[in-house]
Amino acid sequence: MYQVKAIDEFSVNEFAGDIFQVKDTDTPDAVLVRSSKVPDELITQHLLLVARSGIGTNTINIDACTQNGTAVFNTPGANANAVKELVLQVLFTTARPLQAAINHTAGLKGDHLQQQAEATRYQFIGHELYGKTIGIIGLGAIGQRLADSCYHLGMQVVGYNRSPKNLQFVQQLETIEDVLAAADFVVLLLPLTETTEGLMNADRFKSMRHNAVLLNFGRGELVDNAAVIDALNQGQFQQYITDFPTTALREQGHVVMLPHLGGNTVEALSQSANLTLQNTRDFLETGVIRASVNFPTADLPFNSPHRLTVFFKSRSAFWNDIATILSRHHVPVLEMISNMRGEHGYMLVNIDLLKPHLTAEDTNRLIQEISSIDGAIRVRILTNPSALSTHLNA
Ligand SMILES: NC(=O)C1=CN([C@@H]2O[C@H](COP(=O)(O)OP(=O)(O)OC[C@H]3O[C@@H](n4cnc5c(N)ncnc54)[C@H](O)[C@@H]3O)[C@@H](O)[C@H]2O)C=CC1
Ligand SMILES: O=C(O)C(=O)COP(=O)(O)O
Repeated sequence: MYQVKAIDEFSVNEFAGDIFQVKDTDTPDAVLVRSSKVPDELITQHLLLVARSGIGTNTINIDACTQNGTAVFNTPGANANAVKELVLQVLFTTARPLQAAINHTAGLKGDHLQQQAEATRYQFIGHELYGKTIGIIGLGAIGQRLADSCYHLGMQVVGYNRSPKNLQFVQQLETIEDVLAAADFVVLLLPLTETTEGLMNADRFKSMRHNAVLLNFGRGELVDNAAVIDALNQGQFQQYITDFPTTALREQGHVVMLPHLGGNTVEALSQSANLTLQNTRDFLETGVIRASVNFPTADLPFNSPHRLTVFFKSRSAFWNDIATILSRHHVPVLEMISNMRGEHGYMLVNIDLLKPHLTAEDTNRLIQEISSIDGAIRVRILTNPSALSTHLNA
């Protein structure tokens, strides 16, 4: 039974069945996590996978995982609608001072509330989003959904993505500066990477419109916080709204902070958690990879009694070396698939260890031999969990 460590809260017991149990161990086979940091110490030879419930993987040492042969998963799109709706909510409340108006109305005293309210409502005149320009930086799952919604609200939608996309409702501009110069609202929806860290800096703030509002739902580190405070103090733009609070930003004028709320809906949390558990279960049981951050995709029906899985650093004749070892042990190869991602590869090989009747000891020797091939990083042999295997074994 696999040992799974849940760094953040997950309710997994029902789903886990008999293949894994949640345990607070220092040497887990799998780690489940939301936004918390995955300590490097957990990346041991035991660690087969890290499953991120959510999108951002900046708190996981992906390079160390890859070198260790640890697959990293996230849940693309699972919380995109939740973030989109929150950005829309913030846009609406930015345009019209709803909370202040509600508080004011609740505080009115005496009779004739409607007359009192109407006599004072001039304090809460807002703006309309219709006709305003929104600039979306990062046109992925969230950015695209937001673009569609804003277009249908009658906004002008401009955007920027590292690699331009084929999108109907966004005018994609050449540079980030072009977006900043055009937009009343600038929304950051980028991952945190070496390239995007500090992307919004003093120079870029100079390109923004004086009345503009910057909304950051990507990651706090996309924005240089010292520069944002200076820029707001100098009136270079109007307001900074961020989902990533920091002490430096607290009590600064024109800054609104949310407690990392983007994906925090019942629906998004449950979709993300389900996908995380599905990825975990599938990989542990069958070795398949449908969407990983660092492994290539590899899916193959598990219709053999056993399966060899190998994650490796690519080199010529790698498969020949494996085939030679399997043949020496008289293990028949029934079907296989191998895919590449950058300089790494991953293969699923359906085999039958019953035909040569390998003992557990033989199987371990087989794993060791394949593991010692130049380039091999992680080798596993799985037993088919399905009824078909029982049938095949009979
Ligand atoms: N506030 C919150 O609770 C949440 C925040 N997020 C953040 O939002 C980010 C985006 O989420 P999704 O849209 O679901 O991810 P996604 O992976 O679908 O989209 C990211 C987009 O950014 C683009 N991109 C990457 N680097 C870029 C660069 N240097 N310049 C321009 N474009 C670049 C990619 O090409 C892609 O289109 C996540 O990585 C995460 O950091 C995601 C979900 C919830
Ligand atoms: O999916 C993401 O990248 C998010 O930022 C959401 O993170 P969370 O799982 O809400 O801590």
